[in-house]
Amino acid sequence: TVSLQHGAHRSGNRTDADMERWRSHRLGQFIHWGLYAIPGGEWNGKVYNGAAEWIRSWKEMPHEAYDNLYKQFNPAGYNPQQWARQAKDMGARYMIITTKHHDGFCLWPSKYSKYTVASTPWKKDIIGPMVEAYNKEGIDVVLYFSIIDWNHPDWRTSLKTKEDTVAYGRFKVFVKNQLKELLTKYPTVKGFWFDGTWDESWKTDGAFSDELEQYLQSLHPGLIIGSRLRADEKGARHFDSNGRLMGDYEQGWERKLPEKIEDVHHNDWEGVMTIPENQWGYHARWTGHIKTANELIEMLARSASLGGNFVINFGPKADGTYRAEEQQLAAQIGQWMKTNGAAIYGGGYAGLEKQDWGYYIRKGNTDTVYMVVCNIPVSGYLRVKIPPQQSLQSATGLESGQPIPTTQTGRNEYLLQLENKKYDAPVVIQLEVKKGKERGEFEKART
Ligand SMILES: COc1ccc([C@H]2[C@H](O)[C@H](O)[C@H](C)N2C)cc1
Repeated sequence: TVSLQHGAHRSGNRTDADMERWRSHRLGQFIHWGLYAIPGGEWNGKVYNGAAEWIRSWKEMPHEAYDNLYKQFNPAGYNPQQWARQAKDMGARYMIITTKHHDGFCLWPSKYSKYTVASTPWKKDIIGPMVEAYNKEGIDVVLYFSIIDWNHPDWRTSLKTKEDTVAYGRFKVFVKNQLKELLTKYPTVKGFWFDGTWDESWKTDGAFSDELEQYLQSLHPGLIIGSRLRADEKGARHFDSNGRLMGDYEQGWERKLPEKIEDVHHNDWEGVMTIPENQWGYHARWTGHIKTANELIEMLARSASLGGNFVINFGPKADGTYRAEEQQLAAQIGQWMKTNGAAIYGGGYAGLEKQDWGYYIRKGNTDTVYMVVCNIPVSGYLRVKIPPQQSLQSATGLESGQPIPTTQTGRNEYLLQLENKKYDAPVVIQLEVKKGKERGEFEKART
């Protein structure tokens, strides 16, 4: 190992109440909302093929045109109570909101910048009412904050000259001031979701990002900050130069999910997912594959089965309303969560051998293990293998409440028989798996 001043300061998962709460959420909602929703991926009759929130970087979008969009920001349909209600109905336990994306536009009236909602026809704070509405629905809020700030004259992607270094020094003070301002104005928030930390300017100042993280924790003990904020003094990100995770959870899973527990090394982690292939902000024309509720539910089950949170992204329109596809998906997912949420909330890695039919999720440290069956076998039989020294005590349909016909086919192997019917969503079975030699009821039948 190399000796590091600004690498990971802790190994192993946090076990404090704030982290336990975050870990139990399992399902979150991401909201990307800002000036980019006004063009919505189109400009001058041309369609931008990139991610809508990056339209400012498109050669067909003059910077001056983008930077004046704030004069049109006036979301008459913005109703944070409605947004919070929809998130509640979806079953989201936390929400991540873009306070400032790479364009530098602030959805709160920051006193450190002119480029905020205060300068728009809307004038009012967007973030405050949103945090209040979500908290009222019992949903925690995490603030997304981009370090990259295309609007700020002192931001630099790299430091080539003395002037760059002096300017970027001012920029880091600005960043620290804005983050303190956000924690002061919105003290109920539970964490920061940092983005835009891949620039040389940031990567080469591991000391600053380390001090910043400690500063924020001192202002707001228990704050949850993922691995995307920091770099160590050698420029390593997410994992320091000794391969140890920096931050409270692995935050690298963006539009992709781990396959097996080794991929996440039993760390806390979070996957963030777009509904289309790659759009975070509102894009008027979604192209490519739009994920269905069942696909998103399977991703959620996979995430919980590997001890991670799954966050589904929404991109509200410029007027503050949601597109129909997003409203429908939120309702469909919520429908499933109403019946099956017990298998997801507070769930984690079960330690059973993965089978083709789907995912095991253990409820905390209990004997309760849920099966989320996503691949219904033509045979109707679900194979369950229990670790040695453990035994299957019962198998019950979560929705039906009925016992699942089960036969033991080996020392620690069972076949569960699914009812022969059409399933139009993943089906959940609740297992009670006992540790120790105690023989389960199925074994008695056998001898
Ligand atoms: C260069 O590739 C990128 C850079 C930033 C992103 C941003 C998206 O705009 C969105 O905010 C996502 C969470 N973030 C990683 C995505 C891809």
